[in-house]
Formats: sequence, structure tokens, C-alpha cells
Amino acid sequence: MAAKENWEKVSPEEKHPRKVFGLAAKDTSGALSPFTFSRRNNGDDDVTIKILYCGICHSDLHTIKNEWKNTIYPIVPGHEIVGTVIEAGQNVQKFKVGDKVGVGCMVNSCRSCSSCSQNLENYCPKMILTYNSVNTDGTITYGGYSDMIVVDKHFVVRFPENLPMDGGAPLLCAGITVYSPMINFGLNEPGKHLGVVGLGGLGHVAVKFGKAFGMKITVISTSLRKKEEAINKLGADAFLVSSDREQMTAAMGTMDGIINTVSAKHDVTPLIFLLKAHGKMIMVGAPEHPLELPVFPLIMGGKILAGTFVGGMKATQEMIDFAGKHNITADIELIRADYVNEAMERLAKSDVKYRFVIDVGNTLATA
Ligand SMILES: NC(=O)c1ccc[n+]([C@@H]2O[C@H](COP(=O)([O-])OP(=O)(O)OC[C@H]3O[C@@H](n4cnc5c(N)ncnc54)[C@H](O)[C@@H]3O)[C@@H](O)[C@H]2O)c1
Ligand SMILES: [Zn+2]
Ligand SMILES: [Zn+2]
Repeated sequence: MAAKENWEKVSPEEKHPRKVFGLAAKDTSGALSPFTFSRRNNGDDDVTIKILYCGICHSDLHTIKNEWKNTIYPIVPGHEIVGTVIEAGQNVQKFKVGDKVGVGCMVNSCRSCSSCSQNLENYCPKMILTYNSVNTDGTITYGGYSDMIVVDKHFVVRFPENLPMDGGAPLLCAGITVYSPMINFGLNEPGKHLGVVGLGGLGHVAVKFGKAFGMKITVISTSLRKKEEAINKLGADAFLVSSDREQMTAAMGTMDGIINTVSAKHDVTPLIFLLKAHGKMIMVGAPEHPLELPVFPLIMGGKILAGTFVGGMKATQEMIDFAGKHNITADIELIRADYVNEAMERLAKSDVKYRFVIDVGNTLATA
């Protein structure tokens, strides 16, 4: 390999000599098709992972369709990655070949800013996303719909031995995205009442974490369709249909907090009314279009509206260890890699219970 000072002159092929097979979207149709690309050699601080499973997050769907207007094509999505270590650099003590590991939404950050020094790499201005980011060497990052990934050890977590790897994969994004605000906003205390808006990938995991914390959980959804499962299967205590005025009025002022996971534009006013005084609604869903913000219902009750993005690496390890201890996994539909385009169409219609996970290890090679 060339000396560091000549790094800029090194060809992309030399920087990234290892061939990888994956699925990429090449334009705003979002259609995913086979794509061969390359990754860097395993450095001293790196871990190379054979990817076995990758969850399909709604962010993957937003991104392949360029709904957030920042997509760099071709794009290989996927940031709910679980696999086994096949190579570990000489500075890597934490992992060895054969270990089960996970990678989430980030693969690097500056390590020295105030966010990084508080274990909040997720808010580092130089944070590098697992896909669709410009890496430190100027190349674009590619995600987990692929057979192998090379990641700095700091951004790899140990995967609990007792959890199934397929059902556990969604914890790497969906899990940490709901767990982190619950911890940081005190919405993890036994007996507190938490509302979960949107019962998709993130929402159903929020219900499970909430129950493990000993909270009262109410799911707020647009249709009655998911009520029975929410209560009987996921363990929610109550279910509100957001269009049912009577139900919504009766529940006003009852919730300590709400985790809002809705992926599209919606009216937040009736949700804010559900909060007690000083209640908090945490926005984690990332709709393409801005929402309208009614100020009066916030003012009258001293309520808090916040947004959060995944969680730091320390919190991600804590989250997955907690999930291991409480046997929390996502309810998944395990799919073959060649089903991914149909899965995306179904995800767009909320037709999934509750997370698609691609069986990368067994099916990607033939996609
Ligand atoms: N903040 C973060 O760090 C973070 C991390 C992951 C995902 N996300 C975002 O969170 C959102 C949810 O992700 P997901 O993977 O759980 O998606 P999902 O599709 O599995 O779930 C979204 C839920 O929202 C509901 N919904 C959709 N449109 C709605 C509407 N108009 N009104 C009410 N409900 C509606 C759906 O029925 C579904 O239950 C996405 O926007 C995603 O990009 C954010
Ligand atoms: Zn995600
Ligand atoms: Zn930083």
C-alpha cells in the first residue's frame, strides 16, 4: 500500500481492493439490482464481517427513492447488520474471528468533538453513516445489503449469544432509535405511561422495550387492524385509533411521553393533547415533508417536543445487552435477497409484521 502522504493519488481500486457483492439502487425508481463494488483491506483497527442478516429499515426506503433529497447513486442500503467476524486487525482486542457482531447506522466519527467525548458519536458533525456518506478516503460508504463489510472496531457491537441473529438484526437501528430516547428522556421508569405512535419496525420494538422497563404502553395507530396483535402478541396495555375522536378525547392528558415513529406527514396536534403537563413527545420518524407545529397545545402544559437520531455506540451496546437479558427481538419476516423489491413495495404500504430481514448469508449470492 502507498505511503499516507500519497493516499490522494492512489486509485480507488487500490484503496478498495476487496470485491464485494451487493444490491444497489441506481436511480430514484429505487429498484435494487445486483451490484459489484469494493471495500478497503482490513486495517489495524478494523473488523471484517461476513454479513449474515440485514434488516430493512424505512430509512432504506426513503433513501433509495431519494425522498430526503441527498441520495448518492448507486446506493447499497442496509444498516441493521449482523454477521460473524472473519478478520480482526492487530489493535482489535474486543473481537476475534468467529464472534457474532452487529453494525448499525454509523461506521465512523471524529472521536474528539464534544459529542464524541460524551459517547454521542451519532451527533458528531463528522459522523459517517453506514451508507450514503463520504468516507474519510473520499469514497462513498455502502451498506449491509452485501456479503461483507469492513468497519472500525469502535462501531461494532458484540451480539448477545442467546438472541437469534435474524430477529436481532433490527435492533441495530430500530432498537437503538427507540431505546436511546426512552433512556435519555426518562421514559423508562416503571409505572410511567408511554404512547407509541406508528406500529411498524420502530414502533413494535418500542412497545417491547417499554414493557421490559415496566411501563404502561398505549399504541396509537391509524386503524383498528393492529389492535389485537398489539395487545395480545406485543403486550401493549391499550390501543387508540387516532381518528376516533371519542377515544382520543378520553385519553387526553394521560401520557408521560410519546415515541413518534410515523414515517409520513401527519397531524401532531391530537398527539400533543395526549400528553400530561410537562409530557414529552420524541420524534424519531423522519417524514419526507415538514409537519405543521401547533404551538398553543405545547405552551398550555409546558410540553416538550424533541427529535433524536439513533444513539451512541456505548448506548447501542447497552441496548443490545438489555435486549439479550430480556429476550427482546423484532418480529420479522425473513426474506430471500431476490424478494427485496417486493418487500420495499410492501413496506411502503405498511404491509409487514413488523420488519423484513434479508437472509444475506444464504440467499444473496443467487440474487
Ligand atoms: N430518528 C432516527 O434515528 C431514525 C432511525 C430509524 C428510522 N427512522 C425513521 O423512522 C420512521 C419509521 O421507520 P420504520 O422503519 O419503523 O418504518 P415502518 O414503515 O416500519 O413504520 C412506520 C409506521 O408509520 C405508520 N404510518 C405511515 N404513514 C402514516 C401516517 N400518515 N399517519 C400515521 N401513521 C402512519 C405506518 O403504518 C407504520 O406503522 C421512518 O421515517 C424512518 O426513516 C428514524
Ligand atoms: Zn434505520
Ligand atoms: Zn466527533
